[in-house]
Amino acid sequence: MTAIILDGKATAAKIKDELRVRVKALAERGVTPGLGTVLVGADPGSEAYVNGKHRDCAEVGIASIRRELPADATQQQLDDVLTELNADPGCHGYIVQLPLPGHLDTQRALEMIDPDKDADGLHPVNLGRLVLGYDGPLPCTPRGIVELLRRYDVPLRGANVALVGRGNTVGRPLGLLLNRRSENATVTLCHTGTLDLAAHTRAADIVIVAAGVPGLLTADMVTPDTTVVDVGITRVIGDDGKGRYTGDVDPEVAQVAARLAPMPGGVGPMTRAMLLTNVVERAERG
Ligand SMILES: Nc1nc2c(c(=O)[nH]1)N[C@@H](CN(C=O)c1ccc(C(=O)N[C@@H](CCC(=O)O)C(=O)O)cc1)CN2
Repeated sequence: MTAIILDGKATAAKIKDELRVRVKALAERGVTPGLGTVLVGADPGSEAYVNGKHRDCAEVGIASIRRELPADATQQQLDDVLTELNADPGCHGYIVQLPLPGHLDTQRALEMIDPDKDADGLHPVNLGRLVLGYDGPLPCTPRGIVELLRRYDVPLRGANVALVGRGNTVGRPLGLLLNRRSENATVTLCHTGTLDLAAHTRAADIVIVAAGVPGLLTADMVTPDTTVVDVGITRVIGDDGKGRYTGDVDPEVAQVAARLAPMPGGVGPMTRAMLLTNVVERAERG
């Protein structure tokens, strides 16, 4: 058996079509949503991701606001850019591209973002809102995963989910999203201290792997009923000496599992689509 592919690229394209309609409706009210990005340094991966975000904006009619600082920028220079974007009425939401160079304080930068302009949903106030069940921008990757499962009619209500990874950007917030009343899944949050990971993944209806460990989930750890979501994205050097990105799910899993959101083409495009969604929603709220 070969798993049905949960196609994040095609789903993100549909979401962008829907956003285009909402952006047109905003234009009739004289509002153009604006997304800001802050990039520090010239890491080629980060530059490519930021370029992708601005291409996405152009596709749906969102205005792009780009701020770039050199790799040796001071914390004060970064603070000044964040202060400026917080005050800019044309900027409905913005992100600081991560990772920042090592000499800069990431936590401080994320906390300087106005929580109402936090397009990534990673500000402590917004993560706190998620814990308490209040409205606020949701973190893009967790939101994208729930949206992808929903659009493929993968049942969440009553489902047992094994979530592998307890990071602040994916694992922890995703666990909170999945066990909200509206989703009503039962989540087991697995991590490096979990004793028998395979026992948890084999017992689950849905396995979501966000551990950053290439090939962590192997074919013997799933059943023909399992839905698998690969959130891993790790840069590795291949036998040819060239760098490439790899996920946390071994390719053989696709021969056993019922459904698979692969890397590439699964969660990544959905993350980008949810960033646009957060900005449009913020502009709609006025
Ligand atoms: N402020 C943020 N920084 C970073 C985030 C983030 O969400 N907010 N996530 C990553 C980088 N990232 C977006 O910024 C991102 C990474 C990968 C993809 C993606 O679509 N990947 C492709 C595969 C990779 C490829 O072929 O290039 C896929 O999964 O199909 C989107 C966004 C770190 N920093």
